[in-house]
Amino acid sequence: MKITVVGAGAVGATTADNIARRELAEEVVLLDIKEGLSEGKSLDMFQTATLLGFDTKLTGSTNNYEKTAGSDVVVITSGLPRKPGMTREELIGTNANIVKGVAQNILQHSPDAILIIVSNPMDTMTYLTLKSLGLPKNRVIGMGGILDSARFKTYLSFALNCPPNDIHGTVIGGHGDTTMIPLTRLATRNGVPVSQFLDADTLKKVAADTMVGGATLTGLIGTSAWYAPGAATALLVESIVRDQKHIFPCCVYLEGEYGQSDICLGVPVVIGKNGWESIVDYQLNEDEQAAFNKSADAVRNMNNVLSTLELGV
Ligand SMILES: NC(=O)C1=CN([C@@H]2O[C@H](COP(=O)(O)OP(=O)(O)OC[C@H]3O[C@@H](n4cnc5c(N)ncnc54)[C@H](O)[C@@H]3O)[C@@H](O)[C@H]2O)C=CC1
Ligand SMILES: O=C([O-])CC(=O)C(=O)O
Repeated sequence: MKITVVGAGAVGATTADNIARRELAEEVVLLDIKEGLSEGKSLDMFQTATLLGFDTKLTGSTNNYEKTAGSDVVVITSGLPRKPGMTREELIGTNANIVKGVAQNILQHSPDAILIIVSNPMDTMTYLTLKSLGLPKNRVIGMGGILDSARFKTYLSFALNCPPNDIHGTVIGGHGDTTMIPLTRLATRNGVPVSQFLDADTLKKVAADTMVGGATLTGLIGTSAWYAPGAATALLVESIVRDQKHIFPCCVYLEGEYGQSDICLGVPVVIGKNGWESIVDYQLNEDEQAAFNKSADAVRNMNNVLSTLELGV
């Protein structure tokens, strides 16, 4: 198994690190346009192999896509992160060109790869990748919902004063401050609905904190987060390369599912060796479906911006 991570910045390097530590592949290639960055970070990470006990080979590449040839899975994290006060959507002008160019280069050398899109605004970058490359829909997956769900579970664990791993919870919809939908109705603490422990106001606050989870961290750190984004991306990679069939909320192309078409948006999907393999119907209630439709409207508006950027989409 060979995995490439494009973008050796905070998220890309953390993703590669997690993949190597868990030996999800024989080789991880880290590629960046900044001279020496990926070579340096790969070497640094590989020097932890004997300390941490893994054998995955790490290779750096300054924009040489030949080194990525034959990758089974490719993670795209290249592009600008936001600064405090910005939305993810403001990154579209710069990141759309980067993501499209990177994805084209990748496909030339790894025509059968499954692509995971992380760069923001992620829902629109996933749509752009799918539409501009014309790949089978199951091979293009946007990562956002796994991270948002991890944050949801973290905030629920704070409110419940219980271990986060006792909690199940899912966030669907867009990966944006106003487009995420934390599904509080379906969240449980060891199988018991969280509403049996928490009042409606507390649950509302948990959902609101989750939605701005990325913005909160950006405000604290000065740039956006990487530990949880890298861990979430590696978990997605693991379910593909080990064919685990986990159900994860991921951004995928909808053709009528959840009442939406011609859009990439976060829904629960089964993830295995073929990429996303099927969409799971959570049977949303009226309010949840209304929120999903609103989220889709906002993401569609962002997708429409692509046509003004002369990207051929
Ligand atoms: N979907 C999600 O859940 C998350 C998405 N993100 C997004 O991921 C992206 C990366 O974030 P960070 O790693 O924090 O940023 P960063 O600035 O640390 O790293 C980005 C890297 O991309 C590289 N790059 C730029 N253009 C490139 C090109 N054409 N080819 C190869 N490499 C190129 C840069 O040189 C830089 O090293 C941002 O767009 C951020 O908003 C971040 C966290 C979570
Ligand atoms: O907040 C950001 O801009 C980066 C991101 O997508 C996240 O951490 O959720």
